[in-house]
Amino acid sequence: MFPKIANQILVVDEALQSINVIRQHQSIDLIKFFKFLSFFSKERSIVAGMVVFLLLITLSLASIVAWTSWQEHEKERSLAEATTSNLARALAQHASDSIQSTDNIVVSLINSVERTNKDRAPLRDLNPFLSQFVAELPILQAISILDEQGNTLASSEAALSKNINFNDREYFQHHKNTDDRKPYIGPAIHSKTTGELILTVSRRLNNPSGNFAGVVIAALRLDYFQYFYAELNIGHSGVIFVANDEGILLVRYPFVESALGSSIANGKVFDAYRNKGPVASVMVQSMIDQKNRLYSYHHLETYPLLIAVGIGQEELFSPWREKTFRLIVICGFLLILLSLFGTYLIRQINKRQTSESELQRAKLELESLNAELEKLASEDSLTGLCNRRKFDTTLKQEYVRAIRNRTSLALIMIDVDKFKQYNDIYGHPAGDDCLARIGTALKKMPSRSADLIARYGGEELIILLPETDIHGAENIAERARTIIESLAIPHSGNQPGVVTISAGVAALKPVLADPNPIGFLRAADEALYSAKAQGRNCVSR
Ligand SMILES: Nc1nc2c(ncn2[C@@H]2O[C@H](COP(=O)(O)OP(=O)(O)OP(=O)(O)O)[C@@H](O)[C@H]2O)c(=O)[nH]1
Repeated sequence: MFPKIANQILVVDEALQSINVIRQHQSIDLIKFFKFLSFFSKERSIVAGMVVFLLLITLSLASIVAWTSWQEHEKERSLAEATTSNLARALAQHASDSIQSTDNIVVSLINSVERTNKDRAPLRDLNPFLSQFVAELPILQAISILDEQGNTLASSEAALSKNINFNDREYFQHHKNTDDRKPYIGPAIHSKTTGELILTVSRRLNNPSGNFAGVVIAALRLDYFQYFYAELNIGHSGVIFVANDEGILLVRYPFVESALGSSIANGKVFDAYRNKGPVASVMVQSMIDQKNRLYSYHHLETYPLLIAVGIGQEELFSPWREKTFRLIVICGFLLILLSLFGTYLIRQINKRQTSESELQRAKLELESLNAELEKLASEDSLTGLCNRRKFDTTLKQEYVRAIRNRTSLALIMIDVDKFKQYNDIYGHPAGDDCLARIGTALKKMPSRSADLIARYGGEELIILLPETDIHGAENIAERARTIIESLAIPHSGNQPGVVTISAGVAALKPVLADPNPIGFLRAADEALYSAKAQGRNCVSR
């Protein structure tokens, strides 16, 4: 039992050594081959798919952020447009009402003076009434009636304006040189009596013949508008301005005195007014402080005035910027997480790919090792023929098959003649060599695929011939004998002078009643003995 196991271990060890040699030669090529294969492998395409997927997610997220952000931007803008536009409309109404209330007084004074004071004599009796108007209307700074020379006929501040001439005032020259009876709203000026900044609403006074007879002028407090506008929340960089149709700046909040009276007719707001009509919103740069603002303007229906409300662009979009920044940070964070996860997955796939390649390689190596082992386990190392174990297994299988198929099975038992003498004469290594040559020669002998030639033990060989009868077996045995004889291996101890073999042939159709091939083997062995007895170098049955 133990020697048998030791023998098997030796055989396996021998096989492993041979395979190691084969592996050393083959492993480099195998690695290259697997690397090449792995390039096209499923995992590689999964990794590529993953990278594309991550890129698509990144692009989609970026697009969503850009789109959402743009939508938010437009929403903020239209909300601001609506707010500033409403405010401009309300302020236009306020300005219109304020001017109309004073203009109504101016109109009634014109009517009254033209009807009752045809010689334009001083109207001192009117002074208290005019003062009362000023006292009752907070927007009014003063109200005066001037003659055609620019001197005061009556005034809410008669005492102050008594010796002052207003001939040089723009509104006075306007009415003096213009026939129409429309109201004139003049630019901001300093009052000659108090020095306050005022706006003027004035109308021409005619004598009965229709010639210029003077001016009725209402001075409006500029700070009335300033205070009113200061109450409104238009942000830190917001602006409200009022300009007349010539583009002359009348009021501006925040207050910039140097800007009052300047022309903004060439500015973008007036451009828009000329191109878009009396109500619109535009995002433009201010002519006064060069800041970008969203302006909504409204032109008064009853007076030649335009009111605009502007909100600073920076301030307007600052909540949007914060929101967008938050969105970008969140999406960026998500993308980083996604990339880390993706990288982790790709690494895992690569690891799996590497280990699968290793496994595949190990599997192939194992398969080739197993094939080698199987070959070694069934081969006789000296002759290269099948060994006894393989023969025994095959004999059993063929014996059963022959029973099942009711076919004939033949055996040729071969023994080298006078081999003891050969060893004695030429030495044991030469004997080994002789057996190896006999094995090689018999292996080359033409045969059917099912035939099996094995070393049965020592210098004994055996040939198993399925589906062969005794005549066929005899022929093959004879051919084997001839082949060995023709090798002409010198053997001085054998009578023909060369190495010869004797062969015993047996054939039968096995039956179920005798399932053991021992008798069959014995028959072949006996036939071999018979051949020996007949003088060797012959075939016997
Ligand atoms: N060199 C070598 N000799 C072997 C081997 N196996 C068996 N032998 C020898 O083969 C010889 C067989 O001798 P025998 O059985 O007496 O028969 P023989 O000398 O061939 O004489 P006959 O069979 O009667 O012709 C023995 O001396 C064995 O030692 C082997 O593997 N190598």
